[in-house]
Amino acid sequence: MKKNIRIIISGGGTGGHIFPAVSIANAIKEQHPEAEILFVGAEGRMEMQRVPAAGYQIIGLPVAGFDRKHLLKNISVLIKLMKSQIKARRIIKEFKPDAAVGVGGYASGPTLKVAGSMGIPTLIQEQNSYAGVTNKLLAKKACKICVAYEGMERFFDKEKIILTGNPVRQNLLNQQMSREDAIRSFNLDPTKKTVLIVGGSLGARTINNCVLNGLDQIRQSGVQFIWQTGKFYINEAKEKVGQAENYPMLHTTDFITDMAAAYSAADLVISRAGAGSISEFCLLGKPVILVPSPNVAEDHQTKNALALVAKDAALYIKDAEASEKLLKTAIETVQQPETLKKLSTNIAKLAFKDSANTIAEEVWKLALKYRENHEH
Ligand SMILES: CC(=O)N[C@H]1[C@@H](OP(=O)(O)OP(=O)(O)OC[C@H]2O[C@@H](n3ccc(=O)[nH]c3=O)[C@H](O)[C@@H]2O)O[C@H](CO)[C@@H](O)[C@@H]1O
Repeated sequence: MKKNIRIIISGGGTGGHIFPAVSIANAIKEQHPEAEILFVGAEGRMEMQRVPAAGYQIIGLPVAGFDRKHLLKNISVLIKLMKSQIKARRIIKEFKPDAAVGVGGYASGPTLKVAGSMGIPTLIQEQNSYAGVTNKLLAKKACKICVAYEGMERFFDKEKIILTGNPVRQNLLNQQMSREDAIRSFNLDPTKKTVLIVGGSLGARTINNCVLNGLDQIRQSGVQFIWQTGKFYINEAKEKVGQAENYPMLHTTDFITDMAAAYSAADLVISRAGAGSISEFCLLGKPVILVPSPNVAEDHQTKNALALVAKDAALYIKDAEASEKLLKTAIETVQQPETLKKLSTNIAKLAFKDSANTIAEEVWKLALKYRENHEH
């Protein structure tokens, strides 16, 4: 009997890598329900929780990132990398994938390297306008490289590049809940203007400090807020905000599982400029104030943000100026319907539709070709 096609998807570390991976898996399953998919992540990282929650099996590698400040610590990182390669080889031998997909993040390094060396076709997906280190290393062996920005030939072989945009979780696009119901699901008032504050999948200190230092401003604004702090900042936030009754206009949480509801509720979003978040704002036409993180490789979030600002599709506040300007700008903007409409129309024009399906089709082509040439 012929065995089903099997695909490994590897990577993670942050939501920006995990959610595109889940969305590619969903698209493969939708197109080919018989496909078997296995995720390979990094032990202890966010994917070990989020991927099973999305309904997929995941195996963790003992991989860690290089410490650029304390070089001696990297000896243990190297040992972990070797162990991860051995484990990845075992996983691949047992699962026998027909193709492997890498979405960036620690685990995709050893997994795709081993897959490539065993002759299994690989596809990588680069979310940002600046290529990550892992993806640059994996690019040489990769068959296809799916990107979300133009000009990526400066990192990758032009022949391999496909401009697909970033895949977005399907449930965000098929959201049925009304704005009113969505706002009620956060225990807020549907008659009030609502601002969603997100700091990427892990939260953002600068944005959180703006909220903590602006609690009086928030109380007096007449506007309400859904605030995602990230898991590292939630205790401090809860302590300062106290009981929910103290600030009925502020819904505070460490992580929002139902982002579809959060986007439906929001008249305006305040956010870091991670590539995945930006793709969501484009697809949903969300007016947004971007505060790029200055702590990422090559300042790529500023580049992500400026690409939108150049098209009048987002407002932009520098991290260093956020404490002074952010809340004031948000409270003013959310009460200006014309500005919101203009931002929404302009950002929607930048959306890439169908990214996950396009990538899934490419993965499938690679897998079928491999299967034709190899009987398991
Ligand atoms: C600090 C850091 O290294 N950030 C990088 C990371 O961002 P990060 O992991 O923050 O990723 P993105 O902004 O790209 O995406 C965040 C994702 O998390 C989801 N979400 C967010 C908050 C929440 O409470 N619930 C939830 O589900 C969003 O809907 C989105 O799908 O990967 C991105 C994509 O490679 C990069 O562009 C970012 O620079």
